[in-house]
Amino acid sequence: MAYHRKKNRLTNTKPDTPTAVFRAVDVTKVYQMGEVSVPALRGVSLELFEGEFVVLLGASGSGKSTLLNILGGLDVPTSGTVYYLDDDLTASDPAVLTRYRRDSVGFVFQFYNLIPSLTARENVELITEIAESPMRALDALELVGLKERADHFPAQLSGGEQQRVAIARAIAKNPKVLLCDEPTGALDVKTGIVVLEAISRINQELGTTTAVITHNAEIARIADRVISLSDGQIGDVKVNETKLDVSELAW
Ligand SMILES: Nc1ncnc2c1ncn2[C@@H]1O[C@H](COP(=O)(O)OP(=O)(O)OP(=O)(O)O)[C@@H](O)[C@H]1O
Repeated sequence: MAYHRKKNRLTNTKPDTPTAVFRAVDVTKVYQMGEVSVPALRGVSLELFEGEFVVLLGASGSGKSTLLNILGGLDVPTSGTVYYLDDDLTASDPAVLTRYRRDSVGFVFQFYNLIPSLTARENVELITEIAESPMRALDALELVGLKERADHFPAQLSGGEQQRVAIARAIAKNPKVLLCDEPTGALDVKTGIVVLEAISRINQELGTTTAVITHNAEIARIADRVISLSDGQIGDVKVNETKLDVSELAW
């Protein structure tokens, strides 16, 4: 598999069995809206492996955000089991889930959710102050190419730059996994590519297991694997034998 080969090229050693960072088994999610039941996931089983870059592809309403939120401990399934490494997230109490979200998961959303009255560096420091083994805020900003803008406020930054601050904030805690829900959804193509370059660099340089939600099939070409969701079920899982460099993307 592609993520395997990447590791091999770097270490020149025999392939070993990939570690599953996530294992979801027959996960369902039904939202109950009064009398109405809305099935969002209908028996999803998947594994995400250490260090890989996965794109979750699917039309609006196919269940992508619901799945990512469950993997990230923001939501719980109606039935089924989700393992993070050896831990059963679905059997964890709220305090354990809080610690899991705080220490192990970096989230990036479509809208950047920066605090307007804090500089880029201070927005990142909010996280480094509570994380267990963070990197320095300036180092996180450097990884996304914004070290020089550390003392600027969000209003002084473009949308793409604000999203890169949000990425720096997400990875400054040194999370094991980076979960991105439509990170380029609010951006034009050129800016979206710069944001994807930052995410891809983090995946490659830090080895952070990365999942990116999109409905844009072009973006799927930069992934190690593409998992397609349709109507709350996994349709197709494709390994990109030759994955595109982010700079080659156009849509
Ligand atoms: N909190 C909620 N309450 C009720 N229904 C919900 C809730 N969240 C999601 N749904 C429903 O679950 C289904 C899956 O939604 P979800 O947001 O996971 O899809 P998605 O693929 O991420 O869509 P999009 O690309 O539009 O964000 C949809 O029918 C949606 O209306």
